[in-house]
Amino acid sequence: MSVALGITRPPLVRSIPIHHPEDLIARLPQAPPYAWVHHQEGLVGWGEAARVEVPPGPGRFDWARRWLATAFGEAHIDDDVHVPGSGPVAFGSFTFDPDAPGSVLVVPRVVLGRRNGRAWLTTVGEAPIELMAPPRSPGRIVYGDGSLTAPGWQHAVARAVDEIRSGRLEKVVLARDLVATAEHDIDVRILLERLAAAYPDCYTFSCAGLVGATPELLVRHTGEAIESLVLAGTTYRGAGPAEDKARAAALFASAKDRHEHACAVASVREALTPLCASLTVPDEPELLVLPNVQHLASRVQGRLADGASVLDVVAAMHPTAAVGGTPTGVALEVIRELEGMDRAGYAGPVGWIDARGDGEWGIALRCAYVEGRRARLFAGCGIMGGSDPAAELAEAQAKLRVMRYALEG
Ligand SMILES: C=C(O[C@H]1C=CC=C(C(=O)O)[C@@H]1O)C(=O)O
Repeated sequence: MSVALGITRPPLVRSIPIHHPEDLIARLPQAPPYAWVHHQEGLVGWGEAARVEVPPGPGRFDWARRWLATAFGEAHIDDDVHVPGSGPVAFGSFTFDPDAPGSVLVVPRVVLGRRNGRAWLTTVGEAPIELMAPPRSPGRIVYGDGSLTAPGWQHAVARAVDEIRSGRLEKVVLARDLVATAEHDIDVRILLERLAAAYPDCYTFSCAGLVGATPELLVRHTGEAIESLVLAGTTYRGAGPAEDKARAAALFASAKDRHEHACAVASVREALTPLCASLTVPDEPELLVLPNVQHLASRVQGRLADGASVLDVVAAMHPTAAVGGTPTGVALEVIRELEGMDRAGYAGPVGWIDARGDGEWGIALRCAYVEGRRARLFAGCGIMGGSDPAAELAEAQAKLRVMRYALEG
């Protein structure tokens, strides 16, 4: 299940301070990349010291925690840096649906990190020699429907609206996929470069073929402090500042969007309350302005009551109503009935964890699975009783623009 290639046992993990790498992503060699980058800081990694497929099922986060305890516990750690993300780290991506296969944890052989202006290099065993060939553009991109056509997806949205109006549930998030085929093999590094440059406020990530730039921080865990940025409720960017402002005002005034946002915040509050000694949830959302859309956003902060790791917090939170719905169990049934696709890692937790239990995990949004010349793009929308299928389709298209830009430049 777990492989460790060319590493002597027990592995020696060494973290040393280094001069600033100007740009973390530009330092990635030609190897499947691991990345978590926000405003030029974060972690990038390559090579695989250990990798495991997490078995599906309700106990998957516990299983992952035990695997990590063994993987980190057997290492000799020589860490001269002592910050969250130094020492051994694992990158991970969990599927949205607990019963779907495809969740994975990877301990890269090399990690470059940068936090608050300090930079470091972590190696597991001897660092492999890697090719530094620059990435090349994937060339022309052709798009095709994924599991549902655009009219088919609008029909699914209309059925979800009926279910909500019938009282079966309050909110459900429905997603669709789009398939892109490129002229040449897609080098993930070029997508990461474009995403990090165009969406610096988002978390640019890459883990086991899942690549994207998500604005939604599921949880950042630093010692006892945790933080989450809850997003739900969306409008477009205007043609200029005046239109931007008008659209934002309409978003704040929209009962449908406020209700959609409140469901997401309530789900996070409910998940975090049992874990926290203190928790601050704002009464009113703020506005998050991105290059393609604007969101209602709530920054939730807390202090953990006892030594829960970031993965314990992820386990308690997933799936929030920003990607599932309210109530969660019924929303998951409706998603399975109406979407007609496997979300795989889309809308699942993606991020990293270190040996202290610190880490940062996002909800994998504005992302795609990339393999060879093919990419499968995803986007979803919160559906409420007042949703208009055509407007939801337009919102999903706006969200898809992130990965279309990453592919097309
Ligand atoms: C499900 C997605 O976005 C979520 C996050 C922010 C706003 C959302 C919305 O307004 O529908 C969604 O809840 C997606 O981007 O695929």
